[in-house]
Order: sequence, then C-alpha cells, then structure tokens
Amino acid sequence: MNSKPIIVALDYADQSLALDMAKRLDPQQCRVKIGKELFTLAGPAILEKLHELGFEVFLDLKFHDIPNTTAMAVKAAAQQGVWMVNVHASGGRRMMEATREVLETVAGPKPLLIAVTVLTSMESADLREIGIDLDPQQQVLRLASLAAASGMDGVVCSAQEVSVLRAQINREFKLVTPGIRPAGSDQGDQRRIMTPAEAISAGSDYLVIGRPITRAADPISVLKDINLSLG
Ligand SMILES: O=c1ccn([C@@H]2O[C@H](COP(=O)(O)O)[C@@H](O)[C@H]2O)c(=O)[nH]1
Repeated sequence: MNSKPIIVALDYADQSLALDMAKRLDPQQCRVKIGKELFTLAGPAILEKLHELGFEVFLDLKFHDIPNTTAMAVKAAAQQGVWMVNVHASGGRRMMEATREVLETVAGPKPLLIAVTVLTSMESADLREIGIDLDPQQQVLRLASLAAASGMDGVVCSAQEVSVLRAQINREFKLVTPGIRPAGSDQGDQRRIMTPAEAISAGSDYLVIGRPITRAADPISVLKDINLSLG
C-alpha cells in the first residue's frame, strides 16, 4: 500500500466550504479531488489555493471529446500543476494516445494520466440501456486493457474489479477506486461499492472518498479511523 492512499473528494457548491474542509485536512494524511461542480464554480483558482495549502490535487473532470480537444484540455490541466487528471476510456484509443502525446510537450512534472472505465454508479441494467451487453466487470476489463495499450498510467474502476484487474495488468498500473463506503455508511447513488480496508486488500492504489468523510459530523475523525483501518 502506498503511504497516502486516500483522496478526499471536495464536492461542494461553494469554494469557501471546500477550502474550510481543506484547511482542516492534513496534506500528509490525504490528497484531495476537485470535480465538475467545484471547478465549474471556482475555476483554476481553486487549484492554486489547494496547492498553496500543500495538497496534491486530482482534477477529476473526466474529459471525453475528440482527440485534439481532449489532449488540449489535459495539457491545460498539466500546466496548472495537478497531480492526477483523467479522461473517459470510452473516448477510444486515438483520444487517449493524443492525451499521452501532448504531455510530452509539457515542461516540468507530469500528472498521472488516468482513464475512467465504468462509473461506480452504474450496474448491468445501466450498461444495457446504453447498448452495452456486458456486465460491469467485463466492460471494465475491456476498457482497462485498451487504456493500458493507449499509454494511460492507470484507470478509475470500482474496487470490486480490482482483484481481477491486478491478475491481468502490471503492478505499476494505478487502480483508482471511488465507490468506497465504510461499513454502515449511506450508499447514496453508488452501486459498485466496497469498504476501505477491503479495497486496499484487493489491491486498490487510491481510494476516492467524498460524502462519507465530507458529510460526517466529524470528518477528521472519520478520515483518521479509515486510515487506521488500512493497517
Ligand atoms: O466512477 C466514478 C468516477 C468518479 N467518481 C467520483 O468520486 C467521488 C465519490 O464521491 P462519494 O461521495 O464518495 O460517492 C465523486 O466526486 C464522484 O464524482 C465516482 O464516484 N465514480
């Protein structure tokens, strides 16, 4: 297990709430993630503020567009100094390869480039409705193998697929898993879930956790307990 596997999802409708939470968190204990809601509200300034607080930031905008547009968006993210950025694997090989190639033109440290496979909120019935007659695990395996062949550093998947992926893909390939729910916490809109300790023992590299921490009465003690549960 890496020394800092938790990524706290700062999903807030107000940047001051996100920054208040960030100031309570310790950058030695976790990384943070900015998603569509907060980035749309606050823009790149929020990244700068989190960097000033000492955090490594996962910019979770899940880019999905034609190759040139996606590559330029990834380049812009890299220029903001983010630690991790992602695209949708379903954008295809040429799109992912374009994002890998564009990072070669960026000076300085490069972000981890990660592809989203099947959203953790989706189950078989959701896939069927969009014309995919595979179960989530089969579709995750298919997209993860395409992502690896297209030069990605890893994938977003659910922890439920991690042990199967670990058996097939090299150890350096990062497995980033949202849909993490400590025992007894509300599942909400997530469908393919696992507890933090189960996800780590299955082989997840990074656990993305939002509401179970940020909506808790005492977020810092929840984060501490989760870190302790990982051993
Ligand atoms: O497949 C995916 C990809 C991204 N996410 C993001 O992770 C967090 C999870 O938040 P919780 O509150 O712990 O459910 C959220 O920001 C999602 O946008 C995901 O859940 N699943």
